[in-house]
Amino acid sequence: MKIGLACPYTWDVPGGVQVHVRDLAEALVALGHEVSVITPVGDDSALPPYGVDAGHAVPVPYNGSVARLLMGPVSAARVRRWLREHDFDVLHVHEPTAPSVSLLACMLADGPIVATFHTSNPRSKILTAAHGALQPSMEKVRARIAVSEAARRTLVEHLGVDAILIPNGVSIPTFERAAPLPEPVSNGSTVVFLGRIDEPRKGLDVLLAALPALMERRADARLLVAGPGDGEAVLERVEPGLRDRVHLLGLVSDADKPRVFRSGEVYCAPNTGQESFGIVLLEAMAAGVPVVASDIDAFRRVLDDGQAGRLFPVGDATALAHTLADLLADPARRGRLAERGRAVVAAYDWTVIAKRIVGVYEMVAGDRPVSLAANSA
Ligand SMILES: Nc1nc2c(ncn2[C@@H]2O[C@H](COP(=O)(O)OP(=O)(O)O[C@H]3O[C@H](CO)[C@@H](O)[C@H](O)[C@@H]3O)[C@@H](O)[C@H]2O)c(=O)[nH]1
Repeated sequence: MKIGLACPYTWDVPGGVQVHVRDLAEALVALGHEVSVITPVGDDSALPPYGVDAGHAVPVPYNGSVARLLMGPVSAARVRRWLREHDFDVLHVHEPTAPSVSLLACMLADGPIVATFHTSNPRSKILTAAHGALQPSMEKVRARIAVSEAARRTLVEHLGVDAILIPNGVSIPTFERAAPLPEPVSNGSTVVFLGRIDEPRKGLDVLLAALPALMERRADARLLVAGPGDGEAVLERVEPGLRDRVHLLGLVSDADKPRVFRSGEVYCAPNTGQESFGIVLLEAMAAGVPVVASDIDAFRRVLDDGQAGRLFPVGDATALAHTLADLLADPARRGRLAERGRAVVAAYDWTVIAKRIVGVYEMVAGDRPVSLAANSA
C-alpha cells in the first residue's frame, strides 16, 4: 500500500506523537509498504528518507505541554503538493484536532482517511470551542483510532464520536539489546528519569523532592536525568549537598536513549497527570528495567494494574522515596518486576501493533486513492 502519514508536531523535538509516527512508518516499511511522512521540522537534516518538510512550527502552550504547531499558506501549499504528488491508498493523520499539518491534510484531501487521537484532555476548552469548525474535516475521516482509553474518552466527550483502541507501540529489540552507558553514569543504585525536564506534567520536581529521603535510606543512590530542558535550573532546585547525586545528560540522541534506560536499576515516571498513555513506560519495560510510576489511570493500565510496575500516589515524594529505596535494596524483587514488564510489553511490539493498524487501512481503502478535495486544488 502507499501510505501518507501526517505528524503535527516538530519532528526533531522529542515527543510521544513523533516517536509513534516514526516507529509506525518504519514498521510499515518493514512490512513492505511505501510510506511518506509530512511533518514540521526544525532542522530538515533530521528528516528520514521518507520525511517531507512542512515548514517551521511555532511553540504554543497546550494541555500542560508545549506543542509546536503549524498552520498557514506556506504549509498548506506544501501539504497540497504532497497530496498531489503521491497517490496514497490511505492518508493517516495524527492528532487532527491540533492546528497543524494533520488538520490541513484533512481539510485538503478526500478519500480513505484514518485519524489517530493521542491526547487525554478531559476539560479541553480549545476542543470544545473548536468543535463546530472541526466538524467538516472530522466527517471526512473514515476510521478513528485512539491510543488509549483516555484518548478515546476525550474524543467521545468533545467530538461525540468513538474510535477503535489500538495502543502505542515500542520496538522491543532496540531497547532490550542496548548496552548500558559506561561508568560512572551507572553505579548500581541508579534511578533513571527520561522526559522533558522543564515540563511540570512530567513530574521531575516530585523525584527531586524525594531525593533527601531516598538518600537517608540509600546513601549510594543517584539520579540519572535525561531529556531536553534547562539543566542548570533543575540543579538549582536540588539541595546543594545533594547536587553531585544528580547526573544530567540533557537531550539524548535516539541511538543513546535505549542505553539510558539500560543504565539504571529503576526507571521512575513521576508524572503529575494529563497523560494519555506513557510511551516511556513501554520503553522502560522493553529495556528490562523495573518501573516506579505515579498512580494515574493511563499508567495503571499500561502497567497491568500495577503488576508490571510499582505505583505510588501522584505527587507524594515521601512515598516515592520509600518505594525507590525498597526496590534498590531488593534485586530479587526488581528482577520479578522486570520479568513481568517484559511479558506485558510483548503485546506492544511494533510488529504486532503495525499489523493491527494495517487492518484498519484495509477496512477503509477502496478503489479510488486519496485525492485533493474539489475546493482545494
Ligand atoms: N531521543 C530522545 N527522546 C526523548 C528524550 N526525552 C523524551 N524522549 C522521548 O519522547 C517520548 C515522550 O513520550 P511520552 O512520555 O509518551 O509523552 P508525550 O510526548 O507527552 O506524549 C503524549 O502522547 C503520547 C503518545 O500517544 C502519550 O504516550 C503520552 O502520554 C502523551 O499523551 C518518549 O518516546 C521519550 O523516550 C530525549 O532526551 N531524547
